[in-house]
Amino acid sequence: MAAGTKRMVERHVIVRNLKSLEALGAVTDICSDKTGTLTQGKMVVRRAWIPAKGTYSVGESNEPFNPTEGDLDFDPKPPREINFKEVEKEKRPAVEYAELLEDNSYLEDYLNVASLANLATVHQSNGEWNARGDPTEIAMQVFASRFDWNRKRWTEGDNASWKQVAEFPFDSDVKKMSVIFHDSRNDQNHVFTKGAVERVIQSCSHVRFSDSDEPVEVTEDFRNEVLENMEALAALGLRVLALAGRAWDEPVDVVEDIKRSDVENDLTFRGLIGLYDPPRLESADSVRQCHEAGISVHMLTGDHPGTAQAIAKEVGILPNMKGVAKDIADSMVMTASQFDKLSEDEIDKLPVLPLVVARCAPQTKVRMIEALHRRKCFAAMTGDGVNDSPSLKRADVGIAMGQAGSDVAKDASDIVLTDDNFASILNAVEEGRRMFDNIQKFILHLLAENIAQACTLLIGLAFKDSNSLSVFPLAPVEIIWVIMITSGLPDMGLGFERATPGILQRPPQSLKRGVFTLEVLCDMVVYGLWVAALCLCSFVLVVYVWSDGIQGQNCNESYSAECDNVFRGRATTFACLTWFALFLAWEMVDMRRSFFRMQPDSKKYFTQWAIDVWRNQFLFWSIIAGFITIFPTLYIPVINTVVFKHTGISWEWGIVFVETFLFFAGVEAWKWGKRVFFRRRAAKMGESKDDLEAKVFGKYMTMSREVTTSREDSEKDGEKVSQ
Ligand SMILES: Nc1ncnc2c1ncn2[C@@H]1O[C@H](COP(=O)(O)OP(=O)(O)OP(=O)(O)O)[C@@H](O)[C@H]1O
Ligand code: NA
Repeated sequence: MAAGTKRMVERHVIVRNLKSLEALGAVTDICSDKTGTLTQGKMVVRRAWIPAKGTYSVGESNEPFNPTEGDLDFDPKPPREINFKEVEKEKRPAVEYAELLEDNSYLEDYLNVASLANLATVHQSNGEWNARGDPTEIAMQVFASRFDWNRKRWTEGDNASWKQVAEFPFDSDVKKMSVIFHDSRNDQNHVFTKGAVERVIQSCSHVRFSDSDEPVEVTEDFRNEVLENMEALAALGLRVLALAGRAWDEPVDVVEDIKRSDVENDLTFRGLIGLYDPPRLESADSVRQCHEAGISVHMLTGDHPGTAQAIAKEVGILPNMKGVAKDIADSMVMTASQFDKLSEDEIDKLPVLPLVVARCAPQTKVRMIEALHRRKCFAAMTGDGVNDSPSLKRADVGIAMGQAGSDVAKDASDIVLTDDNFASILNAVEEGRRMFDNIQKFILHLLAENIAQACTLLIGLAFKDSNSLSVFPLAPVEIIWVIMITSGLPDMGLGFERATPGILQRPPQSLKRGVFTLEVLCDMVVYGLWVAALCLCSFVLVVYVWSDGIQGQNCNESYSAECDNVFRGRATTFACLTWFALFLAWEMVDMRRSFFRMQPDSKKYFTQWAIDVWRNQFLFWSIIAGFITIFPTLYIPVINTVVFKHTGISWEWGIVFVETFLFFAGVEAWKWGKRVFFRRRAAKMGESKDDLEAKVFGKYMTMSREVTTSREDSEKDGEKVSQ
């Protein structure tokens, strides 16, 4: 286990709780957050909308922090009227920043919020652009810097015109952040607020249009217009924030006396900003691998449903929704407020749990875990925030982020991802399954050996001398030797086996069932009986067939000339048992594939087994050791006859060789039978690689046609899920 933990560190996983590795192998559902885990967490501003002006678009750039990279494009239309797909193809000439700022107080107001309601710093040192702070805020600071509106320019140096008076920090419940700034040029204070659009728009009472200088009152129509524009941006996968501000005439002498609710009230709407946080390159592939491994992936995010849905589609958590009926889409994507409104009973009655939950609060994550538990699922949950710890503790495997995560979250977690990357979860799952597998192989090998010995001894009671006393085919010291030396070390060696190919292409293990699956039980009996049969056979051949039966007395106790054939028979049985125990360990490396073809994709048809055998050095040398130590026990005088109650053999080795061949043939035949059985069963259930999407999302598709009516009722309540 310790060796496994070290290798895990190389694969970006710190295991804090060893027991969780076992649980990881059994995980059926992963609930992941979005920002930084499925996505890169490096945001860039793509669009900005100012109602009086229109939509600004920033072109792609390879340097997210560099405000001089990426062209700017301006379109007087609002986002909801722009067909972004077509515009992208058109390629208009870029516009100049300075030109846009000329005589444009709207843009200035907007940039003040973007730059000052913002704690991030963006600066250039040695030609490199660096940034510090929250990714959302960094992106906005970079955007402001494009217009030379960097916070530094206004707040630092001798003639700094803006000075911060108060700050109301971001909070994932309020989903807003506000500051009060003093403008020394006219000795006036200003409030700047940014945050989730639904929240900020509720705090806005005014907006400025191009036809008048004075702000006009916000109407319900305008609020809807803002929401439509937000949705147009969110559909592009952008995180959308609203910017707002106003003059602040109340006193600011005692900052503690200023009420947040007063500040974030009666604001003038300045515009929207759309930030893109590209999915990690590995995410889509990892999600597909999870699906192959029979693991469902859910995304629980604080973001808006439109944004969440667009990103979920990009990484494959949601199928391509083209042509998917609305009720199906609704069952896949929910908002936290919808989910939290359902009682536990109602959640349990949902045919399936949602794949995406947007606008998530920490409590929503806990309810999701509990809903999964009630469905007998095994859930892993990621989290980074301080208030994620309840859900991390509740999950079967709590996963914290090493870089972006808070210490509280790490303390509550079972494993920590040092690279914050969703893909690393798969490494942990693979390790969990590998450990489970190896324990299973270890136990199977041990118990099959025990069955073999027990049967050999029990059936061997039938061998009797002339006094009708049983003559044992195996002596006590021989048995202890096989248990402790020849199979003990290889048993341990099996613990070091690497993951078998395809370990992530099969369904999760069931921890309730444990290692004793039906397959293991059958294997155990079959291998045990086969070894016992061969061992008994060798004894019979030596003592009865090629010799004249049991003539001596007391052959269990001491060597005599009459007992010589019994002693040789025992030696042969012992040699067989030892060799089979050793070779069985190699056969156990893969429980289904042939020992001679454990790498299905290998082109080395005749030598691959040797490579496989050499890879696990501990197992290799313990088997060699078992092989070699048999000779001293057979041929050193006194040790052989007095201690082991057997004697050196010669032609009897022929029996051992032939039976070894039969042993392999038998085990290989059984494995082949198993492969045929499982292949037939898979074919019967219609499993194949191509219909992965149907397998994963099929239940959503079929389900929702059945319950269409009941969901339509709930929709009349005005609860719209996504758009
Ligand atoms: N620094 C900020 N200032 C103001 N509002 C913010 C800030 N950061 C985020 N928001 C708003 O709050 C919402 C939720 O953000 P939050 O940080 O809680 O989600 P998240 O945890 O980053 O999402 P995920 O769960 O995908 O990681 C965002 O969609 C955005 O509207
Ligand atoms: Na988060």
